[in-house]
Amino acid sequence: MKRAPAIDPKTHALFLDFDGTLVELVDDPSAVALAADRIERLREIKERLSGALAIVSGRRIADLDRFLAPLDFAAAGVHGLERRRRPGGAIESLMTSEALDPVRNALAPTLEENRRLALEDKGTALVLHYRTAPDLSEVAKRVMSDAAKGRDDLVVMAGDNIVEVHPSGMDKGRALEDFMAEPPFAGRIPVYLGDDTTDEFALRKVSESGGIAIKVGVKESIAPYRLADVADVHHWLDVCGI
Ligand SMILES: O=P(O)(O)OC[C@H]1O[C@H](O[C@H]2O[C@H](CO)[C@@H](O)[C@H](O)[C@H]2O)[C@H](O)[C@@H](O)[C@@H]1O
Repeated sequence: MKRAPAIDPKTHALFLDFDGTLVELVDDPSAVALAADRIERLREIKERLSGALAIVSGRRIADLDRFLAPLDFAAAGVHGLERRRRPGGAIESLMTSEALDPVRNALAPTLEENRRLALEDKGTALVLHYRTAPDLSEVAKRVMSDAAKGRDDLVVMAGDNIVEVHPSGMDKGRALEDFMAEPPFAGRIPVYLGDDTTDEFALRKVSESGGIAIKVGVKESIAPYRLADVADVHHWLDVCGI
């Protein structure tokens, strides 16, 4: 596995996952934070790339905006179910939240019985968190899979100490392809950094298209390049050539 190389502000586009890549993983999803100088560095990188910087996350774009304020950036939220095509653009949502009402109802009794499982309702996606209750991981996975049974329009995905359900048809790889079809990304070479299983969709697309796929952490990956952890990502952002 090779260390992430330097990149070129004139020819590359940069795609960054959020949790586990830009910010450390913590027990409470609302408690993540990025220092002001790091946000300023992202702004500088975005300017040098003529806007070709996007955050590609399982989070809602509104949440990313809160954590990264005052940065103005292109983004894919909820694995691409939300998208802001360019900095300053409108947020487009591919789905409404009502499709998940039967799943919300089906999860309710298990949440009542297991108070250590936490539900994150992202509107177009539902997440069960078990980071602080690892003994309930199988309960979380089973109840989510049962709640979505028979629903071909939904997909259940595992993440880092979470299990998530959302409408099918979108993932981070497709979100990346959509970005690469339009300015300011089109014609550039994609560079993607991500730590989780859900990032593998994008890391694969980037590798296949001749871009630079960089895995953060030690988990198995198809990416040929590595950075050790969140601190290493920020060090690389400082020395990446931009
Ligand atoms: O695609 P990402 O930007 O990596 O977002 C993936 C999920 O991130 C959040 O959950 C993860 O971070 C939490 C805070 O550190 C942590 O408690 C949890 O265990 C992690 O899985 C977020 O809450 C999810 O909605 C995102 O899908």
